[in-house]
Amino acid sequence: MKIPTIDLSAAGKDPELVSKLIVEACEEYGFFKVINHGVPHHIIKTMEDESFHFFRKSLPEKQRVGPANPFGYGNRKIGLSGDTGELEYLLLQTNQNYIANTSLLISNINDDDPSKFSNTVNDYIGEVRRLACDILGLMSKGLGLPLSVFTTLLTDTDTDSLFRLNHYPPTASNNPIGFGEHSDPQILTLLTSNHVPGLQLSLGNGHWLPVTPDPQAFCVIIGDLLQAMTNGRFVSARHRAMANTSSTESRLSMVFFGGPPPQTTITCPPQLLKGRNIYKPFTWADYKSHTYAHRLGETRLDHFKL
Ligand SMILES: C=C1C[C@]23C[C@@]1(O)CC[C@H]2[C@@]12CC[C@H](O)[C@@](C)(C(=O)O1)[C@H]2[C@@H]3C(=O)O
Ligand SMILES: O=C(O)CCC(=O)C(=O)O
Ligand SMILES: [Fe+2]
Repeated sequence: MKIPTIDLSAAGKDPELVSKLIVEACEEYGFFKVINHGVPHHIIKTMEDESFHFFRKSLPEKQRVGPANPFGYGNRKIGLSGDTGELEYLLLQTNQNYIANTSLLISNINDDDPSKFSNTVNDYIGEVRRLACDILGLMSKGLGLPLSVFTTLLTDTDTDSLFRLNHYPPTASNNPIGFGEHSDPQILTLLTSNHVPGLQLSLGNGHWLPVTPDPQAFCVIIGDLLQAMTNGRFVSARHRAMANTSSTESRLSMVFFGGPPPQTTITCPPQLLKGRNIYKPFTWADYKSHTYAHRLGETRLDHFKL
């Protein structure tokens, strides 16, 4: 099987076709790649450089950001429920105040420009949020819904999106897992990585498909909320990242998780509902607390089944 790759530059000429291809990919795999996405290369490159700049710092310097509970700098411990993996990461909220404060903590008085990190993150997040909204618009179109049904989830003033920088250094550890199997809880994830492989997509029954790294592309991963909002028509893709044992170079992934305002009710819009609802309505705040109280590998959406 080959991961669907969708050329977004074709959406200008033939939006119907692109929407159809996106909907098919969401139904079959909950995962696809987009190319010609319009995010300028220099924005991605600068974000990558800043990330490596951060991860090269000494441990005490990185720890100045504060421990990841859940936001901050994490090393091997993932989340608050005992999961571990061969990586270090920065998990950030995406609001401007949080980014500005974090940037101050990251910069060293004599060394870094205190606004360099925040400018870079804000530029990057601005671009990927725009891309996420474009993709949600095409999904709505493909499903025959008004564009706003999905796009407002990420454009309201108090959206709850996250940004994660994952660094997988070369390791001789005998733990093969970098970031264990899971689905992302939010609406939609946009992931890009450098050229070092590691990401795998679950095909079920213990079969895994390695995702060939392509720094020019974004991987689009359907999250649990979109599975619930489409009444199971779209599937949230289970994925994992292997530890970086075969490369002498570090792997870096940069991951935007598009989440709606916490009080948003997650339910299938009536225009889309065929038959009965699989899930009871819940808010993103409800789902988030459920997620954070459970282990990475659990199928957390099942808890909200009717
Ligand atoms: C073990 C956990 C880490 C996680 C919160 C959770 O309790 C279960 C979901 C995990 C996940 C996966 C996708 C994203 O990387 C993430 C930020 C998210 O929203 O859900 C992480 C959480 C985390 O690292 O804190
Ligand atoms: O690093 C990767 O490729 C996967 C990371 C991931 O799945 C996540 O951060 O949720
Ligand atoms: Fe993920």
